[in-house]
Amino acid sequence: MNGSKAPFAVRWRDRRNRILLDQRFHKLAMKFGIGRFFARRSAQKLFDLTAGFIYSQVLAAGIRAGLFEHLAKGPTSPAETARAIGLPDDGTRRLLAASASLDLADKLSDGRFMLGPQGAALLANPGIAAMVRHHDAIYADLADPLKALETRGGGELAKLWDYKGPDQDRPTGETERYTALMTASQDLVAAETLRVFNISGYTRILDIGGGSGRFLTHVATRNANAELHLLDRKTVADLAREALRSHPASHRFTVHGGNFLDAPLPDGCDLITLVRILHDHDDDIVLALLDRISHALRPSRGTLLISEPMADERARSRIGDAYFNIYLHAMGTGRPRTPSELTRFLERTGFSRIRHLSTGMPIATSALVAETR
Ligand SMILES: CC(C)=CCC/C(C)=C/CC/C(C)=C/C=C/C(C)=C/C=C/C=C(C)/C=C/C=C(C)/C=C/C=C(C)/C=C/CC(C)(C)O
Ligand SMILES: C[S@@+](CC[C@H](N)C(=O)[O-])C[C@H]1O[C@@H](n2cnc3c(N)ncnc32)[C@H](O)[C@@H]1O
Repeated sequence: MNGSKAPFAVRWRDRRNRILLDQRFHKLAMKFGIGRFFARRSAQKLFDLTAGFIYSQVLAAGIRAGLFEHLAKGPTSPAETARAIGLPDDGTRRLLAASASLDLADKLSDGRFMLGPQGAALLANPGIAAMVRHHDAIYADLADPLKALETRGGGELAKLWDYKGPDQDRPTGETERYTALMTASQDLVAAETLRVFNISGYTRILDIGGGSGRFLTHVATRNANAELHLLDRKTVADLAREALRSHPASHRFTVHGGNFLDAPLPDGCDLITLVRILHDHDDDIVLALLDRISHALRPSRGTLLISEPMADERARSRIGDAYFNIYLHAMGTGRPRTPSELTRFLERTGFSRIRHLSTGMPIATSALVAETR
């Protein structure tokens, strides 16, 4: 590298890497307390990347066996646990020790185990267990990671998200499965979105790709008067009608079935929401959809709210740049976008006053708001 011409940001990284690559530096660092501290930290981080797939499977095993619900009842011995979760003694002891090392369980001094802090967070957010269970599909797709990067879609995950199926309106087990998964994981997304975006003043709201309507039920509790419309594929719209029928505000919901690229959008809406929608689609579809929304909102000078996990401008978001980037590749459609990419798409389709609302939980979602001119 031509060090003198490179910008400072490149020069210092180059210098850092040369030091870190030098075995003599490693030996020197281990001679001092502070050096050992940083070396240990760096080794632990690299080890977590190396062993992460085993951690994930420990979590998956605990969820499938019902381990965390059992631990939540109070201190329990490995033998009691083995009986409760139906695994052999040895397997149970290993699962308990592994879970304790990952803070999913706590080991007491008398050898018994209790629920750990991460186990408690897991039980408090039931959507996470649903996500972990469905990881079977992507786990299979990533068994050969290079093959997964060479091909786009075509594996197990693409079968679940059958957006491109030959007959969009045919009921399939997959639409039911993915809608249940989205319903189970919606609460954290809705809580963060509606914490940073004040939805109370709108009168006619349309949630495009609204799934079973879970997001709109959260909207209903924060906005007592608005008419609430949902548009999704016909098969999903049927599931939404069923789910919303018994809701206390059922008279305020209207469900529309159809493809968001050609179905009529209800007119007169002052707010349209896209929750976990755009990242599922390639650029041509995103632009076509934003263009339709922009036209639909223009007469009432309406607002568009986009809520989904996003990529980071410097590729530092593990949920956007690692998880969803690879996930959506395996799924065969879409990609996570940065707020500035989405902003450019919004400007091209006639939106202005675009604002990025920072949520406290980017792993759940990020949000962008835009207005029609
Ligand atoms: C009590 C003492 C001693 C101290 C207290 C200290 C303190 C204040 C602690 C805080 C406790 C607390 C409130 C913890 C909260 C923890 C939370 C909220 C954890 C949340 C974790 C969320 C996770 C792990 C989310 C994972 C999400 C995933 C994997 C999402 C996957 C989504 C997919 C696959 C979506 C697919 C849709 C598609 C196709 C992309 O469109
Ligand atoms: C990832 S899910 C998100 C569901 C919901 N908004 C949520 O966050 O829980 C995407 C939704 O978009 C719907 N969808 C995908 N392509 C669509 C299309 N062309 N027309 C209408 N809906 C579509 C799917 O059926 C699904 O319900």
